[in-house]
Amino acid sequence: MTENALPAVSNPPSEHPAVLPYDALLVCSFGGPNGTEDVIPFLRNVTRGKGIPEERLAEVGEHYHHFGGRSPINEQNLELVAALRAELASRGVSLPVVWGNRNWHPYTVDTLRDARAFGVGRVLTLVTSAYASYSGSRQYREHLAATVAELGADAPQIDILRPFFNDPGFVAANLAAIEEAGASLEGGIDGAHILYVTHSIPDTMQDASAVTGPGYREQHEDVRAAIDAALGARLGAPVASSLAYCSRSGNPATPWLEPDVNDHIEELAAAGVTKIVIAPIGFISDHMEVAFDLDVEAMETAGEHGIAAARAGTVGVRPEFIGGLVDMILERAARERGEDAQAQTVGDLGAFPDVAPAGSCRMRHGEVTGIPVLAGPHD
Ligand SMILES: CC1=C(CCC(=O)O)c2cc3nc(cc4[nH]c(cc5[nH]c(cc1n2)c(C)c5CCC(=O)O)c(CCC(=O)O)c4C)C(CCC(=O)O)=C3C
Ligand SMILES: [Fe+2]
Repeated sequence: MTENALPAVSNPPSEHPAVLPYDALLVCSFGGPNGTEDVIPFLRNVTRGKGIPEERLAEVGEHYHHFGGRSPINEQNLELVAALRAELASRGVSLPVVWGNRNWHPYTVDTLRDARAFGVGRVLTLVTSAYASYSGSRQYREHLAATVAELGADAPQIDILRPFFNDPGFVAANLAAIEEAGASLEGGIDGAHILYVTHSIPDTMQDASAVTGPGYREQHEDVRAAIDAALGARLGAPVASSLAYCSRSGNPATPWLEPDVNDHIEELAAAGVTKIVIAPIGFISDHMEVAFDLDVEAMETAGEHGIAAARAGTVGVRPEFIGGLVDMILERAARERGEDAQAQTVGDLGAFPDVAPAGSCRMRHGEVTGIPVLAGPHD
């Protein structure tokens, strides 16, 4: 069994004034298989009740088997945890950082049970999705509510950091990664089309994400505009760019956000584009969607159409990103203490609220499932 290969980590709770009232930070992520025998049980966890066709499961299983049945996401989350600890420590802040997943070991429930045994009473949670939609936001809030219910009297009190897509550090880290990738192209970034990419979601999920605030697509468009403006200012000329989507699944008859990245690369080639930077702004690390759907498939599509392509790195543990997250943590803690701490953002949309509004980020607009959530009203 590989399930204990990456155990949850615990430290004694915090007593540092800068992070009070929090005792610990929970990094709550998606999870991924650690070996061949994990792949199918993991995929069953992810797709339970989702109506994903068997063929799609087999296909995605193959993507994992292509990498020895091991998703890169677990090591990446361990690196994220280590980087957050190092940044907190370098600022003289002591805040234990623990890690738990929604779909695979270490499960959030095990991590929190462990943390509670070490005396952790109140936890701030960083959900590893930058953008708000059902998949990146409410589904985690449902997961955390279910975890609290399972722990019963042993549950810590849990708060959740707002979506961080427009955090200055996240945007700066993406900008730096795009500039690096651009520099690797012949003739540099000059004249390159910036192809921003994110995970596709069903149109119904997009619509539901846009009910109480800017939707999933609009959040990405805001990041795109902010990066384009910064790049354009550096280059002294406007930047050509677009937003495309990868990794659609579900029933092929169900509409999802388009254009698909591969179709869009073909369109760009037909329009005469000869070099692109593929910028995966929708993902924080090079997990399976990036490693397969972009590095294998999209790069192949570009090659077939005579386009020179460089894939920008994900934000990973870039210092701008980690620094921005720690700023967000300290800012939230200060707000919880009743201090007047202003949320820092770039772009036009402003900070999302600390507590999600009623009805936000449902799977489908108007569908009230009655599934309990944390950090927001149940409906
Ligand atoms: C918006 C979004 C993010 C946010 C970006 C982020 O958080 O980073 C994200 C992240 C991830 N999604 C991941 C994996 C999967 N997602 C699936 C299915 C789905 N994703 C969806 C959306 C998203 N997904 C949706 C609407 C579905 C359809 C079913 C459903 O409504 O849930 C399936 C089932 C098979 C398939 O249908 O593809 C798998 C295996 C992994 C782990 C990767 C690894 O192991 O390295 C990560 C980080
Ligand atoms: Fe996904």
